[in-house]
Amino acid sequence: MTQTTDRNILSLRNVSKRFGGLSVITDVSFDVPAGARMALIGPNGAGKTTIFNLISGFYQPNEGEILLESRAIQGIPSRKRIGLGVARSFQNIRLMPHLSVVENVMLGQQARAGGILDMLKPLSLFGRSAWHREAEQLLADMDLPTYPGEVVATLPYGVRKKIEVVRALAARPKLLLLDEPAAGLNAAETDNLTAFLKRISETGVTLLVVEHDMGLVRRLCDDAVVLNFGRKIYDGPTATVQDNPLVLEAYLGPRHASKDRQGAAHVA
Ligand SMILES: Nc1ncnc2c1ncn2[C@@H]1O[C@H](COP(=O)(O)OP(=O)(O)OP(=O)(O)O)[C@@H](O)[C@H]1O
Repeated sequence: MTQTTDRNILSLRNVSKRFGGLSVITDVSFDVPAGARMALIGPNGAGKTTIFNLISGFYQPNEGEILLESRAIQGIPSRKRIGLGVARSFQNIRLMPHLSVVENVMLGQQARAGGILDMLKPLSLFGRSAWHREAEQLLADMDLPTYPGEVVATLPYGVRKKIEVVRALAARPKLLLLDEPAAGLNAAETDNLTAFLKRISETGVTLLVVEHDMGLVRRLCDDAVVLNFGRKIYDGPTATVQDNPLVLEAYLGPRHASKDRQGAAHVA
């Protein structure tokens, strides 16, 4: 069994989750070292989003522990976990389409502010709150123009995906959970997003990424945890994940896994 150390920002210990009689996650343990870029992958329905929901507090585990920097957090409500340093972007963009880019990023600051009114209080002579200026700065740091006055709904999909990540960053997370960040992006947009996520990682934020695009996973993540039917079947370097027989079997089925090495490309 893997050991929890201070160097792990997140550890799952023997976590299980059931919905009624259905076991969706069974006895899953893994560690995410601080500063890592780790992938959480597996076929459809393997339990990846459920693990994200358990880490971010939308679901409570039936068994096991979730440790953030060695502290058990499984009883802590979701909104408080943001304050502890866990932020998340979603599979489907959840920006407010009729608000501006800056306003959307400011929504991500809420967990740190006293409330929405506190954030709207103008603190400078120019009538902009410190929160507003910070959101603009964060966008500038991430090379995203602020498009003054332009609402999010009018922007290209690839830009909106990035804005959603920046909104999660506005909570100043230590750990950022990214659920299929490349879904719906073309190859050029995916490359651009990969570079963008590397830059975020270089600022010290730990990334845990659910992603079906194995090109992105290989370029971004050093290590991967693989789930199948709610159980962990692999925990190791991304470079060797597609050589693992259990992973091949999970993606290709038992007959193909043994004889069809070509099939490894489908894991990709
Ligand atoms: N609230 C729920 N109630 C009942 N079953 C659920 C619930 N949430 C998830 N499940 C089931 O748990 C299993 C795992 O779902 P989950 O969404 O975590 O998989 P996933 O690996 O993220 O899949 P995908 O790659 O398709 O997004 C699925 O069989 C799903 O139907």
